[in-house]
Amino acid sequence: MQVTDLFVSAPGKAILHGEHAVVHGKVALAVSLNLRTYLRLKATTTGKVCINLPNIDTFYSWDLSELEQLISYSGGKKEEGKLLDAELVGRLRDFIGVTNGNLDTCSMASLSFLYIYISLFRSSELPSLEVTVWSELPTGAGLGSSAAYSVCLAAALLCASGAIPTPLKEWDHTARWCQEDLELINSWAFQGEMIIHGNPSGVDNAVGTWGGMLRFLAGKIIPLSRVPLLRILLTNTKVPRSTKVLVARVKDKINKFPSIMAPVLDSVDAISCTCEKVLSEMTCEPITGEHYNTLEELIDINQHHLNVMGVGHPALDTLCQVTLARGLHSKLTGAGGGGCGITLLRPETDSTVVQTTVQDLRDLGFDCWETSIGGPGVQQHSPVSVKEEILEVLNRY
Ligand SMILES: Nc1ncnc2c1ncn2[C@@H]1O[C@H](COP(=O)(O)OP(=O)(O)OP(=O)(O)O)[C@@H](O)[C@H]1O
Ligand SMILES: C[C@@](O)(CCO)CC(=O)[O-]
Ligand SMILES: [Mg+2]
Repeated sequence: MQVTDLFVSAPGKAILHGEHAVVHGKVALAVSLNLRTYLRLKATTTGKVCINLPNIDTFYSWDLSELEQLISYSGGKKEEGKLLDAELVGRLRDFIGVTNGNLDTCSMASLSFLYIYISLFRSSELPSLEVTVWSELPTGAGLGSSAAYSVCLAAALLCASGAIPTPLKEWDHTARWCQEDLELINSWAFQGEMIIHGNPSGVDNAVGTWGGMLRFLAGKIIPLSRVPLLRILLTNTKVPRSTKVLVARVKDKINKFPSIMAPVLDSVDAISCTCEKVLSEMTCEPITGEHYNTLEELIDINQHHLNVMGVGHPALDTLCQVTLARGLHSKLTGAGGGGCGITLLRPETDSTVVQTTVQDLRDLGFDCWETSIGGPGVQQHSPVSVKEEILEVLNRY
């Protein structure tokens, strides 16, 4: 099979409301960021598959002959109603040497790559290729780095397998796929997320695939086309955490206290719906201070709920207190337990207030920056449309 070289990218995301509750069938509102993960796929003739993941200091190379063994052993059938081929996952775990409880970054990243690669090429010949990924997103910090990685893998490997076309024309800088192809990319990215997360809702890979702001409910994705321009401050507390562990922790709490936790999840659902309504009002009537007051109150209530779910962290409490001292409201975003928080900036928030808040947070050792939201979903790039410093990293290997 003739594999073509290509560059793809996918955005990270911030969840405005609904993290964790969305895993249990409640509404989430999420938006793409202007921070992206980039992937370069290169056809080779080495008889090997190589992955270079410099963000996590991971570099692997496998002989095609070793990987072919894994196909012949696996039956290749998914169990009825199951999304993942459990037998293949088991063989890959043995091959890489990961035990069930092992969550290390490198193992999860290589496992999801190998799963998608072998699944897509198992019925043809395994191609010799090299994949390099570089991300502007912090890894494992709540901004959907796992989903952006999985979406890039899915898009690139689906193109390489011929299951979807490469949409870029000679004269284009960037190009996107048609709806049907995006759905296929999203479904393979979801499988990558299942390997990294355990039990993902699918909201993160949906944002990585489609971009923009969307409402997500039980696998149903509704793009919100009319949304006001929101100014958001992103803060990375740099406290490491694992989405898989946090999602499991919330599940345990729900199982232990079903009648206590059910109203909390319902309340988060109502927060997402109320937020969506306010955002829609803000696009069709003059924006008032009252709109922002409501958005701020929703942020505060949700942050309390997330603490009740057991996914807070003292560093996130500090973030909320420090920003509130400047009149700004914050909540964690993504899985919590550390990682990132979002702070809503009002249109009238003075730039000196923003600057002093950013400085306060940096003095605490956090990373903090104002971000723009709503970047495009997964894209194919011509090399000239990839930022120079990113191209330099991708071409280094
Ligand atoms: N740039 C990257 N290169 C290789 N692997 C990555 C990269 N980014 C993310 N990953 C994989 O994703 C894992 C982190 O996923 P995790 O879901 O815990 O965090 P997140 O996606 O950043 O946060 P959240 O799910 O809360 O939005 C890493 O352990 C690694 O396996
Ligand atoms: C915590 C969670 O709700 C969001 C992680 O970004 C997990 C998920 O939806 O898969
Ligand atoms: Mg993730």
